[in-house]
Amino acid sequence: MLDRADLAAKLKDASLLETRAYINGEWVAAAKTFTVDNPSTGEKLAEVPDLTVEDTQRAIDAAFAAKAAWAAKTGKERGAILRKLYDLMVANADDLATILTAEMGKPWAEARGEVLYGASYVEWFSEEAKRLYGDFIPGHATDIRMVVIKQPVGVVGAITPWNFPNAMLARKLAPALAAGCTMVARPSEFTPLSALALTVLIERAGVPAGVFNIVTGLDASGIGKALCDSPKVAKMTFTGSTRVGKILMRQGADTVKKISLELGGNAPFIVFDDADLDAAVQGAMIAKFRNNGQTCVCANRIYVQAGVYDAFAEKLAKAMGALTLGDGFTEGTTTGPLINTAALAKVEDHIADAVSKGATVLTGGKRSNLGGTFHEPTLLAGVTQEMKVASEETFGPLAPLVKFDTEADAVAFANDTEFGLASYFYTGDLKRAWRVGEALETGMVGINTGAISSEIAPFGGIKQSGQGREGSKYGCDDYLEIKNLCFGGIK
Ligand SMILES: NC(=O)c1ccc[n+]([C@@H]2O[C@H](COP(=O)([O-])OP(=O)(O)OC[C@H]3O[C@@H](n4cnc5c(N)ncnc54)[C@H](O)[C@@H]3O)[C@@H](O)[C@H]2O)c1
Ligand SMILES: O=C[C@H](O)CS(=O)(=O)O
Repeated sequence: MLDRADLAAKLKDASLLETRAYINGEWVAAAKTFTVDNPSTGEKLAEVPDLTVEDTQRAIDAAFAAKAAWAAKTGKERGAILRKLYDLMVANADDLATILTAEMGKPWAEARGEVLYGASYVEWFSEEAKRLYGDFIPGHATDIRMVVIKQPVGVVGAITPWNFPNAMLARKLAPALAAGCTMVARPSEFTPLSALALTVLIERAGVPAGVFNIVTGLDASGIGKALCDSPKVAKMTFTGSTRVGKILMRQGADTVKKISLELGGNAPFIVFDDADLDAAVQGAMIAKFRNNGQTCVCANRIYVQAGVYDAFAEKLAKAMGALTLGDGFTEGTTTGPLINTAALAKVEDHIADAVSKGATVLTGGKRSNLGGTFHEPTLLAGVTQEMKVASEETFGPLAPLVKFDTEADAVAFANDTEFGLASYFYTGDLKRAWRVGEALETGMVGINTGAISSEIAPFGGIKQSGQGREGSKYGCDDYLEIKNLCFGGIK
């Protein structure tokens, strides 16, 4: 069992279990709080400030006041502070992982992997901070010279989800601060402790007061609207559902807010009959069951060509048998609980809908005997495009198999969705790899791999999976304005 005292006792540095918000360089408590629970046990972990719209405005004012001095630092100076943050994240990875597992439920090793993944973005942008290059344009007249410079957009509002509570925030604050922006961040109410622990390290790294602010609160829509409405906030960056992303887009219109959106997914995973089936099964296990199926790039639909359908289904069912449900702190656990009862209900709804329309359960199919929000990893056969699981993001441990005949059918099925974040396919044919890679309507494509995410690569989607890219050499672009300086009279 794990409550707050148990959690603190697990930490090497108990001061990382911070339960206050952070505004203008000050830790902020509040009379009104909300509870953070351990999804594995249902136990209360902490009480965190339930801050208000007025508190959010204070944070916005602090970020606005701090932006000029932060932007005036050189990229090298900002990069050095981000590098210190990276070093602190790595040095405290065990504790950050423990806090993450406690509030989100993922197995500890996976949580530590997330912390190092988040840290990799901080490391990457500590380096990119020195490379915010512009251009020189030879004039269109003999006395004209032009220089294109890049300047930080200013104050950024950031809202993040619960499934990667460390990495999704790190993936935003790193490019924003590298570019010279300041930030007001609001983490998910389900997992604020990871963000607050990261904020402790942000303060220790020497980020000046006001540059990074974190507001915790249950009033997600009120805090979000305050950020969208404020003329002092130049840009929003959001990671979460497409539903909420659309709300923020609408709210930002009145101030023509720039907005980066990392939204929902519905990834197709295609296995052609010329694939290495063992590699495809390994890839499917990663793409489907990482974080218990609770990632935006999870394989949501698995399309298998008719000639290898039965063999692949048998191999995948066998591989799924190795998954071990349990508390994230228990040795050998590969799969934790779902984040809450609503997530559990969605998995059950998708299974029931598919079975009612003719699908069959090959393995799993019901809640785990562990109780709570644990669900058996489930494999369905005989799935069709008419079932909910083909068009809605399940966000859980459900692998639905759809049989297809031709490459054209597979591409048409895969693209038959308003989402466009990630897709995957396995083939041994190089020409097919190019044809299908170019035909799939997603921002990212895994070809003979189920693991596509890295700080060196642009992460993001098309269609209703979002806009903008995080990570990579493109990652600061969304936090910069391009300005042309046109010099006349140059003789
Ligand atoms: N594309 C990506 O990089 C990416 C990464 C992680 C998760 N996701 C997506 O996020 C979803 C799961 O995360 P979730 O359940 O936290 O999503 P969510 O959209 O319900 O919540 C995301 C964040 O928005 C806040 N929020 C909710 N309503 C709001 C409102 N009206 N105004 C402002 N903020 C509001 C929440 O409190 C949370 O902090 C899935 O759809 C998943 O695909 C996408
Ligand atoms: O689900 C959210 C993350 O973006 C998934 S990943 O770890 O970046 O692939």
